Amino acid sequence: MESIRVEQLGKSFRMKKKEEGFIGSVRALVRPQYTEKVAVEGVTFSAVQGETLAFLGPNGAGKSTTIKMLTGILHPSTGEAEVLGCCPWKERNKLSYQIGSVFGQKSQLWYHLPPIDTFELMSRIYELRRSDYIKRRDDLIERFELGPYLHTTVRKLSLGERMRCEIAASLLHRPQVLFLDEPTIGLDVVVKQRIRELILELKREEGTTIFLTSHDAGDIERLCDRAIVINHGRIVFDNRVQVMKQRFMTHKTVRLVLEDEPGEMNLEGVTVLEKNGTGLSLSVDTGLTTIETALSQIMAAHRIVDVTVEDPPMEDIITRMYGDYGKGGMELELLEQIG
Ligand SMILES: Nc1ncnc2c1ncn2[C@@H]1O[C@H](COP(=O)(O)OP(=O)(O)OP(=O)(O)O)[C@@H](O)[C@H]1O
Repeated sequence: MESIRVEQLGKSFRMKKKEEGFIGSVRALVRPQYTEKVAVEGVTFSAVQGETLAFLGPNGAGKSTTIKMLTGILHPSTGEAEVLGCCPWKERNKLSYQIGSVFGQKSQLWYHLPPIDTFELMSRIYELRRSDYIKRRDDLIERFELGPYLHTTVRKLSLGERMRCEIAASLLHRPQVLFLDEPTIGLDVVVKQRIRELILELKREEGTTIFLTSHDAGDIERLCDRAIVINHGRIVFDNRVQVMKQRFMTHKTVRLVLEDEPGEMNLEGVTVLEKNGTGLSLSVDTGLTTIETALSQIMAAHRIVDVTVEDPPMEDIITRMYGDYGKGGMELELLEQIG
């Protein structure tokens, strides 16, 4: 069953042209001139219930504008969309009972109240049956381990604690579709990992459709089935994450601290990015070797004091996609569509 269907969706913003100087300002007041900014252009895709879709793209690509249209916050300039059978901008109220949203950069929790009060308010907004609400709330408190700070005002919570509360709050009414806009932004590795586990648990147990935007390659790799990449408002890639990984997420950065200073390093698939005393940054091409092989080859010659393995930033992956398909290639082929 399709839970999201989008056809030729577009959004242009009309902006007043600002002219320089006093006379320019007066002229702009009397006879304003406008320019048009195309944020999203002819976007078409659909998602089936239970799918986890990564919606990716560089800054300013049109991701948030698309999410705002799909959650009914913005009216499109062209095209159509249906989320759970509702037109988001015409049936926003009805839809809000069935979807949840988390904006990493914008809190939906009341800043000066403890999370428990926000939960209470949301239960009223969503008109939840008291017993259902209590059961669901307690389950989320346990899963998200919110107990210790449930009664602390939101402004005193760390980013990771707040984000766990944000996601729990968005799930109180058991939404069928969850929009997550940068849910792990600014979080440390451990908290990111915990949040990903919780999202995966939810997806497994409740079959929620997840529509996620992130600049973190780890989020996409670990959470999503499929990736749609948008640039300059247009879709340039739509395929399984596995395909995207094989073609474009082929490098990982390995940072090492060794016991002694390393000499020349000549390992297949390994490029030295930086060498600084006993510190070493390597780029490992996972198409040519595995992290495990590279590390065991290094361990054969050195003692490793510390090691971290990082994904390249999403921007690098997207740049690589453009590199492979040719610059200005906004019309990238849609690779084997998901059946
Ligand atoms: N209200 C607005 N008025 C004018 N232009 C806007 C408005 N909102 C967005 N835009 C423009 O539309 C384009 C797409 O913006 P959008 O916020 O959707 O990008 P994004 O992909 O979410 O970027 P980011 O990753 O930086 O959040 C940008 O060029 C932005 O400046």
